[in-house]
Amino acid sequence: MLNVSHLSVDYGSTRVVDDLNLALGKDEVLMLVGPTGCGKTTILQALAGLIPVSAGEIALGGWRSTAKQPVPPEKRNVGMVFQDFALFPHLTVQENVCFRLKDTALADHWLELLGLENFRQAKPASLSGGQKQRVALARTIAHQPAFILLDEPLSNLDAALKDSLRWEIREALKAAGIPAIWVTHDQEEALSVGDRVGVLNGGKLEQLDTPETCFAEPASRFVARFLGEASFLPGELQGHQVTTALGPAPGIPIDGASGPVDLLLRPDDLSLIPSQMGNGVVDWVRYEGCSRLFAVQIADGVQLKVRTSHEVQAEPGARVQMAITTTHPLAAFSR
Ligand SMILES: Nc1ncnc2c1ncn2[C@@H]1O[C@H](COP(=O)(O)OP(=O)(O)OP(=O)(O)O)[C@@H](O)[C@H]1O
Repeated sequence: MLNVSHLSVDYGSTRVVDDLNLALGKDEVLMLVGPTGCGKTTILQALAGLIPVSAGEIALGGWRSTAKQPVPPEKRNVGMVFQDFALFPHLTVQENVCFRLKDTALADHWLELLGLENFRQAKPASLSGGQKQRVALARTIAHQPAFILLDEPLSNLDAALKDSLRWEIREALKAAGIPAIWVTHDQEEALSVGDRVGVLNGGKLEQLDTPETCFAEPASRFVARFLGEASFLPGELQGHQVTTALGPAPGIPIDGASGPVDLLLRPDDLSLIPSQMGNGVVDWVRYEGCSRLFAVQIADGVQLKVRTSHEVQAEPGARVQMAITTTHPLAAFSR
């Protein structure tokens, strides 16, 4: 199991990764997300041994790497998958996957499993982006690394391909039984593909938990906002019940919150019905195809975002009736 404890990385006098702690499960897919510049790539480079660390340790099976006694990349048995595929352009698909491979039967296995059977003799230039990334993945997995680091493997691909390839990658990692840390910009990808999600902010891990917990019980308002549309409704928390302008709702106190709180509402926690006697006024509306996203002002200038079926219609300025419809407890943050 890969164990990272108290890992810090500095560039000059700037701390870019600050006291990172994590343990990667046996065949776990851990997604790392965070805003640009928060240190995601730096963490992968440090784990791979490509940059020096300032403090802490990284350990796996037989090796333990520290700032004073670093273990070189070639001794870490790490596989890497990059956004630009990093294939040898002069080699065929088969030669790319078999490069420095002792057991080519494994290459055959992964070429077949990732649907590359018919492209064995093709050069990378003749492949689509998705095929190139499959080749890169087949090559990495066929070398049987102890763990795999993926740095935004889908960011050079179009939206439709991203959606299917993310599942193929996850399934291949699971079939190989190799744990992975996967950096992405895409919150939806992190939530849907990860066994756990780590949310970084300014070099610090703000939360590391299951996708469900990170989304429904975020450790901070930053995590709440980063993982999706988030509205905050003032209320009063007593026990596990919050009294709000939209009536009572079940609440979960975050970080010991009690008394005056802001309740986290996701767009699907609310309903909206056009009504001249309604308790809110539409600020704006965005058509999304299957759905519409409304921003609605309720009492005291609070704005809430609610997603409805595309069939619901209300123009900016129209009155609407808003209600909390969720039955699961909502995260309550101290005000
Ligand atoms: N070689 C370097 N020298 C100095 N500073 C660097 C270097 N590489 C990265 N940084 C800085 O370290 C911080 C973290 O960078 P990093 O590339 O890890 O962020 P990231 O989360 O991967 O960003 P992005 O999502 O934009 O790829 C940034 O402020 C960046 O400017």
